[in-house]
Amino acid sequence: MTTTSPGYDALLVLSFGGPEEPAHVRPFLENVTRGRGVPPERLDAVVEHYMHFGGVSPINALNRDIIAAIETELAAAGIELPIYFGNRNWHPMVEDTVAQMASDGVERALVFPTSAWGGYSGCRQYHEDVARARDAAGDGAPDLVKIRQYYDHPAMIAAFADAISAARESLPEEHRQTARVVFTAHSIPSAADANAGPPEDGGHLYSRQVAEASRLVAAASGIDDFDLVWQSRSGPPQVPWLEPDICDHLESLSRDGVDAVVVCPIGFVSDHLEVVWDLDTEAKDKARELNMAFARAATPGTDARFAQMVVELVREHIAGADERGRGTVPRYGSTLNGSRCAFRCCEQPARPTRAGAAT
Ligand SMILES: CC1=C(CCC(=O)O)c2cc3nc(cc4[nH]c(cc5[nH]c(cc1n2)c(C)c5CCC(=O)O)c(CCC(=O)O)c4C)C(CCC(=O)O)=C3C
Ligand SMILES: [Fe+2]
Repeated sequence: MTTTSPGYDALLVLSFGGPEEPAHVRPFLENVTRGRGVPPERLDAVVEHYMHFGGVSPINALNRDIIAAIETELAAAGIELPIYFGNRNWHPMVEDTVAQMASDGVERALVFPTSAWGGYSGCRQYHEDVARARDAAGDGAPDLVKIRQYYDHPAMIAAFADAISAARESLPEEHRQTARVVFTAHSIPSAADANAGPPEDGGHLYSRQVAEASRLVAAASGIDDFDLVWQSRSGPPQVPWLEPDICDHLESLSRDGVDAVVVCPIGFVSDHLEVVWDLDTEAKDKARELNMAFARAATPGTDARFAQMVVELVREHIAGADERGRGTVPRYGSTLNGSRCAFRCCEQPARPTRAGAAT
């Protein structure tokens, strides 16, 4: 599956995108949710979340920091590879970036996606972005080889484990030993999770990779008891998504007598809006209401090991370096020009309309 031929002349960092001023919030959200059956009430609520931060998502700035760190690590490794930045949902749009790459004479580039995961939202949709951007660029579009899923990369696992220790240290002394570790990732519709990955693997690739990453981080932190929960659910209420939700889970932990938590956002590479709002605001408020001590572990994007991981992933392609990772769940995601990982990989289930009928 992995392409090992050398001869790449650029690296494209491909991400989700986010608004950088209040006037961008609505149009950004319309891009994200086009054709996805997200109810208008949910969109109005999400607009408010962005407005709490002045209409600015931290995600683009964080990605620019990640790019600067990758540039440093590439230089240290003696690899000459200019970096381009493009997004699915907001400027710089990947279509514009790939057109720029073509006019700069880039013929073949690697693509680093800011999602570590398999599944439609975490993998296949990034393949679709690659294909759409190449189509838009027309003749002369570069060949684009996407980097694989990296959910279990030891550098990222180590960064998360250290972040849990640091978060634990930030708690009042009496809670440091006993705080319950709770991993959290973005919820997705249960039907999308059932279809995640190649069908012959039995599906559920996303939730299996998230569970495996949590297990690896817990093992690296010397923890044998932890929970995995989900956050930021969207879509119509009658559609099942992965559960439990983090705030419901804090309530049930409280009923069981837990009075301190360390929350680790295992599903996210950086502190974008779903971390700073759904965790640092909503979940933290819930914990306060329950009289529970709360600490949130840092995301790995700003850790130097994250950029070192990207260089290792690049070296898999330009130098035939071995894949590192101790996860037992398979990794896919490296294909040419947006082709799928496998036949019928991550098929999208029919989306319910707001009237409740499937389309
Ligand atoms: C698995 C997954 C990841 C992790 C993988 C990856 O990183 O790619 C992720 C990341 C992100 N999700 C983000 C933002 C949003 N996600 C939404 C909606 C949705 N996410 C979904 C899944 C995921 N999302 C799904 C199944 C939907 C329902 C609509 C649909 O079927 O597509 C909506 C619409 C409003 C709402 O309903 O919340 C917004 C605004 C941001 C940027 C935050 C910022 O601006 O800082 C980031 C990094
Ligand atoms: Fe999302």
